[in-house]
Amino acid sequence: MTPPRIPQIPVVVLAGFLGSGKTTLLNHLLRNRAGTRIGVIVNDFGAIEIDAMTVSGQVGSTVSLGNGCLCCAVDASELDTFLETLTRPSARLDVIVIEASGLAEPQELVRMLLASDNPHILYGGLVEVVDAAEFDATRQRHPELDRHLAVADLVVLNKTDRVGEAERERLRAAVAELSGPAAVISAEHGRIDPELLFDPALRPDGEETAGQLSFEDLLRQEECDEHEECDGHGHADHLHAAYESVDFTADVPMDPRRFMAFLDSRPEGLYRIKGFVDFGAGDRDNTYALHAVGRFLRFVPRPWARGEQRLTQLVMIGAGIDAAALHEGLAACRAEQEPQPDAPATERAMWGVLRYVPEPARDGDAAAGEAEADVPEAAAEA
Ligand SMILES: Nc1nc2c(ncn2[C@@H]2O[C@H](COP(=O)(O)OP(=O)(O)OP(=O)(O)O)[C@@H](O)[C@H]2O)c(=O)[nH]1
Repeated sequence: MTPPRIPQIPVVVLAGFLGSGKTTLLNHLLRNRAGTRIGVIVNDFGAIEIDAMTVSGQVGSTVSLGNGCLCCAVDASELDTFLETLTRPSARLDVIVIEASGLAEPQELVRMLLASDNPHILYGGLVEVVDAAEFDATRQRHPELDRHLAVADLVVLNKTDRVGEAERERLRAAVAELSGPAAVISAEHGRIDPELLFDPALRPDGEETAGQLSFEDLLRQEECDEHEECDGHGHADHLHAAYESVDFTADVPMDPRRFMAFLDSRPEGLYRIKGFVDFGAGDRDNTYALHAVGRFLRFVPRPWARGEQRLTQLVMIGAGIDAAALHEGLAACRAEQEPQPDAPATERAMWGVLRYVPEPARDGDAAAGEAEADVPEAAAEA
């Protein structure tokens, strides 16, 4: 098969009721982006700390920040236009964050993104920010909070500095129950690890070296964080404490059927999976980049480079995940040493994977089926 060549930019939706801390979290991301160029779509610039970042240009309602980030103030009707502007290769953005306040319900926004015919965007997850101190009161005033939590991929229980330890635990449990399989992390002043939302930028042109982390660096960095003895990565302030990350490497191909069964039954709290999968006889020509956020799943094949070592490398990030069980589950996905002699059976086994491969060139019917596959279960039910 021909892999798609169009680069796709993850679009993260940031939602939460009035005053929950969305803008604070956004400012934190803009300050701790480690070279990643972020496009931000907000309703108004007011609270974004643009002053602290030197504005290098403003055209209409778009502000370009000196640090390579772009900021747009839009209303819902303009969203598509701005997404188009922000996803132009010339903008060279790595991730787009949309602050959902004032727009339609977050699930509407998620639907719009999933249904968008902009081939440059990739849904990057719905993050719901919750004010810990106001949780019960907000729920009473806005019963729809339950629905928002049910479709979220990541819930940030913010302002935990304003509640005691016991109350924090009670809230975590209450939020976790409402948000089902989404990961719940606690935060103060929106200080979450940016890697929960986007990968560090990989810039081929030597620009912004601070952001140039290779996959190996990423694995190494996570090891450092576990041992807390390496610094210099800008991750010193215990951001990782709220979740764990587990890595997996195999030099034996993954059996596509077993691997998909593993993904289908991925445990609650496993918020992100990223990496590359070798499906061996399932597709000898390509390695498959895997991107999972919450219940959203996508594979993007790319041809193996000449002489490239054929490996499966995955990083899994979540809250309360069982590393040993994940390793065991993945180890059981290894294909038999001998390639299956039955070619049609091997091809059929790949169908489950190909369902999650974006194919802009696909014909109408098939594309509709693919759009369905993209919809996270909870959003589809909502
Ligand atoms: N104590 C405490 N205050 C916080 C925390 N996070 C944000 N705040 C404060 O809460 C207020 C609201 O935060 P914002 O980030 O503006 O919230 P928002 O969700 O963007 O608000 P709207 O745009 O009005 O919906 C601000 O005064 C923040 O400084 C936190 O973790 N702890």
